[in-house]
Amino acid sequence: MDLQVIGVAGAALGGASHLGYFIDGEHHKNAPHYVTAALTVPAFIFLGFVRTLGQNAFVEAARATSVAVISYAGALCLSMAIYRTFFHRLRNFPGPLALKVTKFAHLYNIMKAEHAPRDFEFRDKLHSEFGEFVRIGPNELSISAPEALVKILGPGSKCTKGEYYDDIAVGSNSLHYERSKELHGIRRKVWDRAFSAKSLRGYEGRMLKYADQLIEQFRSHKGKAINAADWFAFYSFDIMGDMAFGAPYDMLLDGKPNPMATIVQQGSVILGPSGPIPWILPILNSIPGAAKSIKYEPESPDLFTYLLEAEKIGSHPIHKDPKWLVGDSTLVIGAGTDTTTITFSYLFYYLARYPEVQEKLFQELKQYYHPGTDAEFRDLANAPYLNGVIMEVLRLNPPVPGGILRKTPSEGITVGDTFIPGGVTVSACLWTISRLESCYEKPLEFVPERWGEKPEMVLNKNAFAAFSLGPMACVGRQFAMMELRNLTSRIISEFSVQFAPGEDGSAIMNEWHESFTMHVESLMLQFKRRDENF
Ligand code: HEM
Repeated sequence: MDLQVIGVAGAALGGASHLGYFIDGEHHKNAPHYVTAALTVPAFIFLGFVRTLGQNAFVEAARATSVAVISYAGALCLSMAIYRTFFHRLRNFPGPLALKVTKFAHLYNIMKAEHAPRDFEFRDKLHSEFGEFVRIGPNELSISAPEALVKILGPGSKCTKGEYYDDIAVGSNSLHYERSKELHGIRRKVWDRAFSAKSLRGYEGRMLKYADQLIEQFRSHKGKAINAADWFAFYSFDIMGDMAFGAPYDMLLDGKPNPMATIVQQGSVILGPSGPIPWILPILNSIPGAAKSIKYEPESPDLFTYLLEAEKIGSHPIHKDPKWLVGDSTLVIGAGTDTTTITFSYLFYYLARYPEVQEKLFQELKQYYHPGTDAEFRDLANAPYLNGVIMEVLRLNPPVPGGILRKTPSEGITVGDTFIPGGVTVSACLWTISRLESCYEKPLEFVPERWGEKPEMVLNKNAFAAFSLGPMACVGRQFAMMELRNLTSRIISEFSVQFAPGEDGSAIMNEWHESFTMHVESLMLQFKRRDENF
């Protein structure tokens, strides 16, 4: 058997499959098939050679198979590398060569980071080396020009969600994962109703209940060191569990994590036993009398109430699809827990680090915080320094710090003077933009006043996008702001906060990792009652 001929044929096939098939379009959904093919096809080729060469020619068949496979794979990779480097529509954008050729180089760079993997930190470095537009993948750009935020995410943007959203969806549906603008818009109306001004008022009782439980725990610890990051996580999970499923996880009462909550957050088990078999819901619904038994009537409306209402009266099929019901209920846990936990953790880190900020906030709250009154939440919405502190935390430590991945429309987009062709994955690196001197005076300093009495310190208002922008921006923004304002006021009015002995905040600043949102490990604080001496 002529191995040279086999080699040439394999290489020709490799080049042809790149140029004829892999060169363009979305292939991420087929990845498992490609892996299966890579594992099985060589076996079939081997058997084919054995058949051709005879039963005793195993060694020769193995050699021929190796030549065929290696020449195919080699030519495929070579063709990709040459095309991506010299001919791709992004060839003129700067960036490290390895990243232009393969995303594995991007992954390798993040994984080898000194601390835990942080994509935005890597990108931040790339922007300081290569400028505002950096090619960070064969078909991907990271952008640090502030105007990219509005262009990519803002109202009227023609960009759509990137392939990434299919990958994280792993077979489920939800508002967050939906890439079709039309379907997203239809479902978003239900969510908008669930977070309207009227609905938000209905959630105040829930927030107060869990704030009470957290305060009670702080009191019982009598000023001893506690891991505040854990307690803020318990608070966030209990509220979101209540919002999604009408029942808290009781983490605040138990003082420990609830394993179910972690699983639900990771999206594995949803809506109790119906999670793995969501098709059971319509079957139950169709059995006379069974629908009554799964009637859902919480004391006050929660997100599930609005989702079920849409299922009952909504005309579009997605409202009836149990996969959406399951996905959206889980989404509220995923979207509303890490984000608020992180923000509370950083907020109290800054208050402990800057006692003068804490004191100024304490003084302001005397004027704006009226617990137990009807206007409790409304008054806090108008407290300038409190809002400034929250904004500044979100500016310096946005919970989603890297890029929100979008795909450019077929006609491309122009950011500043730079044209970006269609079908390219783009993201604006919020971490870098939030620290630009062109956007903020003294960008690395924590200055809450820039959002109130010193507006001249914000040089570009469009640079703030912690909740993202446009029609796919955070639907829970107002809910999150209510939580942040109310619980912070509640704590600061009763307690003074300081670092526990041995804590200097370096863990929260250095030892966290990013997985879409950021995760903080530990923040040891002491909450001491202002009216007592312990
Ligand atoms: C400080 C707190 C929060 C921050 C900084 C934040 C930030 C964000 C960001 C940046 C996005 C856009 C993600 C993307 O496009 O991929 C987003 C989406 C979303 N957030 Fe939040 N979030 C916060 C709290 C919450 C809370 C408390 C809830 C629920 C009560 C929530 C529910 C959602 C949902 C459902 C989406 C998807 C919206 C859509 O695709 O239309 N978030 N959030």
